[in-house]
Amino acid sequence: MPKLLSIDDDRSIHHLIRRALEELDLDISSASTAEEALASAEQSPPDVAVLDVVLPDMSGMDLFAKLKELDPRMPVIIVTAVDTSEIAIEAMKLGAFDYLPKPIDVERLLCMVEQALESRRMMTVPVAIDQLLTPAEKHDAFVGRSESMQHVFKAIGRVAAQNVTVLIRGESGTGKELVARAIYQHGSRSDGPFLAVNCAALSETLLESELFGHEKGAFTGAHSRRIGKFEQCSGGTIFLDEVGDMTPAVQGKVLRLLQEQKFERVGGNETIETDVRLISATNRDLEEMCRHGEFREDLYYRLNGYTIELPPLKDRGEDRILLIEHFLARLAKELDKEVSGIAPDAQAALLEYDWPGNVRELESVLRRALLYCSGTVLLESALNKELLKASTSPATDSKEAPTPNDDGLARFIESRIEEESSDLYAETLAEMETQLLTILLRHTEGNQSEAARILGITRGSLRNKIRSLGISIDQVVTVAEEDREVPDNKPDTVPAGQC
Ligand SMILES: Nc1ncnc2c1ncn2[C@@H]1O[C@H](COP(=O)(O)OP(=O)(O)OP(=O)(O)O)[C@@H](O)[C@H]1O
Repeated sequence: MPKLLSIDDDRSIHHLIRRALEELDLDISSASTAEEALASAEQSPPDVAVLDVVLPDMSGMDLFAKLKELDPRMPVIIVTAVDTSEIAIEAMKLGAFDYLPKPIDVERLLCMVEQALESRRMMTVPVAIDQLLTPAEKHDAFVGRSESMQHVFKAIGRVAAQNVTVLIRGESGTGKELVARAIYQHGSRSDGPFLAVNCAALSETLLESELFGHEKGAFTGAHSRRIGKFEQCSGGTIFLDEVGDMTPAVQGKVLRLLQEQKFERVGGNETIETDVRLISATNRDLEEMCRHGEFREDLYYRLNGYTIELPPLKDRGEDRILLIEHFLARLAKELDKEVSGIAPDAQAALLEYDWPGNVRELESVLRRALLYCSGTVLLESALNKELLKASTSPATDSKEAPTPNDDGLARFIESRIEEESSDLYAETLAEMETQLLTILLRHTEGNQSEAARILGITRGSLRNKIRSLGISIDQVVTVAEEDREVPDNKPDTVPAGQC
């Protein structure tokens, strides 16, 4: 269970934090002084710390520096009263994860802690390239014995220790994020931070501000200075996912950063120096984009110090069987199911399918099939409805999230009757829930708090449902974005995943 250390001399804040984070299944400890905090962190290092900068026995900044000394990869969320926000900005420059003004907004705290834990996971959960290294819960196994995956693993080994840019290519769901984390973890900067930014999830203004920060008043809604990821991550590694989705303006700024390791915050004149290693990923054809003037060629060459290409799942031969075994074992444990094997016809059906959503889709199909599977063997009947759903959802190159439509549910029910289901009640409820949540999360643009409010359930129940039904919020939101006409002057909204 992840550990959180709450550091504040006001005990009511500890209570508030405990209550706010109840649903996260955390081991929370509290400290009222810097001395207590250090003793606790030394004895049992937390995965995330929430630190008030005003403490009785030491300045919060000094404590922040000591915590970072103890563990440079510990995400620290700084809590400040309004008049100490300058301190928080300084802390961000030194690598604090984020900051939160008092009075604490519980929803924002929850969202930040979730993101901090995710960031911590990316930095610390090892990507184990050989699946024999399981038990899986200690690692994120990177499964693959095929020749093409052996090339990938060798490439990771070759490039990790060099300080070059790496461009990871491959269809969505092929494991690009795993490659980025493996490079970071095996690289010379593995003691430094690793921060990931999805370029497709943010509007141009927000992405610019996320990467480079902004000065107060730089644009509507920029109420105070903000430190961007490139500044916050100095000495570390940044993973830019969906790099092909950057607008020309952002491309220009990233190019300059790569050439000079210098940039200015949005709306600022001060030139800031940083030292980051850039790993990027895309599923788009950047060469084609360069030919059409949609992507800067000079940037393309800068990003592409070394290329790692991930093959689509359908071309990975026997790896597909290894992956099926791997996910069955992991998911059975996670979902507390007895399933220990798969029927030959069910395996054949999985091998026949061509997996446009790649490994992520395979995992998601197996998760949903397992949810309603009783017995010790996964049967073809349990898989069929999931494969049917997967193969009839629109070809969005990887988006396994179902796209609800008017007769989708009726078709689903009819197909299950035809398949002679004997569990139709549970299956239909799960299908209805999936459609309901997909529609609603699109409506709220991925905002789970808002979705939970409309549903009249807690955010924790919503999160559990999203997880158990295998819904990918990023994909739900991306599909919605693609479907929408985007006006030129798109207003700044808080995107999915931002607090
Ligand atoms: N070879 C593999 N072995 C085990 N798990 C894998 C493998 N490849 C991918 N996965 C799992 O599949 C899921 C998708 O992987 P990942 O997020 O790395 O893909 P991606 O290419 O970055 O996708 P996207 O382009 O949509 O961001 C993750 O849960 C990841 O752990």
